[in-house]
Amino acid sequence: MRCHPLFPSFLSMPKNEITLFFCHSDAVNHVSETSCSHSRDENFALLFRNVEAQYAKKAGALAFSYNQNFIEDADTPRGLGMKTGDRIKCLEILRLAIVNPNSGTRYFTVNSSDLSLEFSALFGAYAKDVEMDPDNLRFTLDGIELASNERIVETLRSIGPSEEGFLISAMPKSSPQIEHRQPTLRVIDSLVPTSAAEFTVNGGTPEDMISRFRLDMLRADANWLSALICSWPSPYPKQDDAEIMLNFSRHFATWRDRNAALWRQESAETFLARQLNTILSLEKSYQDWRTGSLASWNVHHELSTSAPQRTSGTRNTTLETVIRSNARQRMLREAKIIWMLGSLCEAWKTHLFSGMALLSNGPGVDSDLLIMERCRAAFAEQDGSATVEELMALRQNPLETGETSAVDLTDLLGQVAEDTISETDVSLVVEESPLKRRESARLKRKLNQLDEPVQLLADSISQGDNLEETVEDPPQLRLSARLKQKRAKSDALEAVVESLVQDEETEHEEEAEDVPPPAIMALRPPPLQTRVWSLPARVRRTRRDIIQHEWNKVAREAGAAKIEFVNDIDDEELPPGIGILFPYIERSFLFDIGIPEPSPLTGCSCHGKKGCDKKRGCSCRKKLGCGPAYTRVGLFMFNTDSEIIECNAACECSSKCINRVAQLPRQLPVQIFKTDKRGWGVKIPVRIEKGRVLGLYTGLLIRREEADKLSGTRASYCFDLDVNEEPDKEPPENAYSVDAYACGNWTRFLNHSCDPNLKIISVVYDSMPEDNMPYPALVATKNIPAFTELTFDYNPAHQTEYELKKYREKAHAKRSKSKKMSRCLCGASQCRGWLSVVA
Ligand SMILES: C[S@@+](CC[C@H](N)C(=O)[O-])C[C@H]1O[C@@H](n2cnc3c(N)ncnc32)[C@H](O)[C@@H]1O
Repeated sequence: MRCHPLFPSFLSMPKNEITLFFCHSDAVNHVSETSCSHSRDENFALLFRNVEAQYAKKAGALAFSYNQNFIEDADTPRGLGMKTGDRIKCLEILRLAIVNPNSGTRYFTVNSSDLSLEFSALFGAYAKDVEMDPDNLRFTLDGIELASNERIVETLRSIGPSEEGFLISAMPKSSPQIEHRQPTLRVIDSLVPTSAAEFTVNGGTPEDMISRFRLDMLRADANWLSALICSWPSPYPKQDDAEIMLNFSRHFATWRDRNAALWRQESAETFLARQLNTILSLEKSYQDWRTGSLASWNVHHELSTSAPQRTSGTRNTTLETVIRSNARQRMLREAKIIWMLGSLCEAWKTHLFSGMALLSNGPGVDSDLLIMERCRAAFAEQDGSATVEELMALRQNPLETGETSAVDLTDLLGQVAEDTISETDVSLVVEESPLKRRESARLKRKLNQLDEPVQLLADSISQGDNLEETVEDPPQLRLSARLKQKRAKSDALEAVVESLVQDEETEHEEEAEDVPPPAIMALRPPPLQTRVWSLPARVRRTRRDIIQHEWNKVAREAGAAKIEFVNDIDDEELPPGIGILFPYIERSFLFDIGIPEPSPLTGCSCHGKKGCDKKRGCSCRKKLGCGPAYTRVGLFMFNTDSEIIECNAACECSSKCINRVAQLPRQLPVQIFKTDKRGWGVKIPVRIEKGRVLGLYTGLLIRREEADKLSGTRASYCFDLDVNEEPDKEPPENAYSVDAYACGNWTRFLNHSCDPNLKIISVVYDSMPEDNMPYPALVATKNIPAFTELTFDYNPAHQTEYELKKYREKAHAKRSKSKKMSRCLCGASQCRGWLSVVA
């Protein structure tokens, strides 16, 4: 294992003492010998954070304490004269989390000075905590099974560094291990059950059934849906619905983040195969589970309704009635899960059939949002009044019920799906097979509205709607006669049959007409359905082309200039997390569930040519409290730090009013380019004048309390709208943040610099200032040559030493916040060394 040169032998060193060398090096970034000898608190704090981060990378986390020659409190070493060669004591703490989808997560810390500590102690503590027998559990870390007689510290150090600590998964010994590796079709194939007998869930108690169902899910591959199901807490502990929702979203987000990288590595055909297989398996499993569950529910229902009822004031509640009533509650909860699973299956089928899966990196964050919405809506709507049977009925016959019970994913995704289909002229051709596909009436309607090429898709997939039908044989792969007819008719649709592996050399028109190309044949697992992608001849669009096209379409509609992805560094096509499921929003917010509508606007009544040009007359200007914020040519004058109140839709002034700048469409084209060390960044291919407003930081508007819960990568895309907040006061109740992780625009790629060329100003024009929903607008603080990377200071408050010190103290007090610091690689001569993602 490589160690930082500053601490060459730490990891092999049993003693917890290190010699500190003050030097200007990477490890003690910008803490020089001279500055340290001043013994100022902030120097030490910075030094230790630097050192801590270095260690955190190697060994989980590290807390320091000085030896007795120094001071006890590590973070406030006032008046000390530390010098080169001094020794400090350090304490390495290994952080561990044991995750069991059925029993939640437990956190442990291990003091690494105890080298003899064995995993048995840890497993014992975990098992006791979750009331399980450790002998029935298998513990794995990074796919490696941990033996209980292995030593913890030694093993963890040998397994490698972890910035976040170590995540151990605990699984029942009987369940197969989920492989965290690139799946091959062969692997998927072998995981797909071949006979209905493999999914036997009839009979048994509800608990038996759900545990078997979970097992089936695991067998059906480590797909996100199985994780989703497994992430539901076990019904045994008493939990309220809000708690379940919280757990669900946390598990799901964690799981999705962990797997996003894996999905990105998958080739399109593997991804598609994986998804199709899983959907088929899940559907089968779902049908069996549903049938069994309904039967079991009926039994319970009869029993519980025939049982003596609890009468208030009397003590005739028997243990039996309590058990029955609990069983009923559990069944209701499980029914909700099933209901959602069914909906998710349908949503996924829609993705797949419309070709979006081929383009996406995975379920995608907007899917998450929709899932969250659906789940919240489901819980809100049921309100304890729906019975299991009613829930089941909703799923049983969507044609009759119209699926009115919750937000319809298909509907919400429909717009995107439609665009994708029409843009790429996808023709999906599936022969009518023994497989009776269940598709929602909504999907059918949506597809029926589509153009002729897509009509083929609708025709081919909307056969049968009987929920009671079970999946039988896999569909056969071959082109339909309809496609042949269509091809014969139309030169324009003389499409190249794109094999899923896109192997141009092996494509032969003849072969493609009758059988899939050899590459597909070799890779294809039997249960897969055929899809043939027809693109105009000789047009081969990359994922980057497609996303760029989609984004430009949205930008164009908003009147904004072009967006381009450029990568001269490596072969990464697109920034991580960006796919067809990432909604590009040029200049507005998406509102999280529960965020109130902005108040109705009031406007000025300026008329005439000059209108709001006059300082006095304009009521919007009055609110601004200073002179005009912009010059006549729309450049920001840097004359205020307050919110800028622009004229709005309720104003009587013209759209050319001088007090309307940030609200205008972006005029300059942007390039999202790959930087050498800081991921993707932004530049503009033309010179920018000082004061030019370049665009708005957009994304999902979430409550501050939600934003504070975010961590890791996700937090780094979150921007606090805190213009009205007092620095040291708690944020007001209606404090919001913009989360640009799931959706947003080009500004989400702006990197931080300690010497930035942009700054953020807050602008209001479609909400009232008291709504606290200003738009963060990016303004050039200097003249910027063309093709210069655009940056802003993520933490402008830290620009003064005083503010930085205050921040550090606050960060120390709030450990959770201090975790959100990372090394700054801006390269500015006055670089502060650290970058906080809490903007
Ligand atoms: C809002 S994103 C900026 C876009 C990002 N580079 C990307 O590829 O998506 C913020 C993240 O970019 C990286 N980043 C931005 N500025 C940086 C800097 N000066 N030094 C190091 N990393 C930086 C960090 O990973 C940070 O969490």
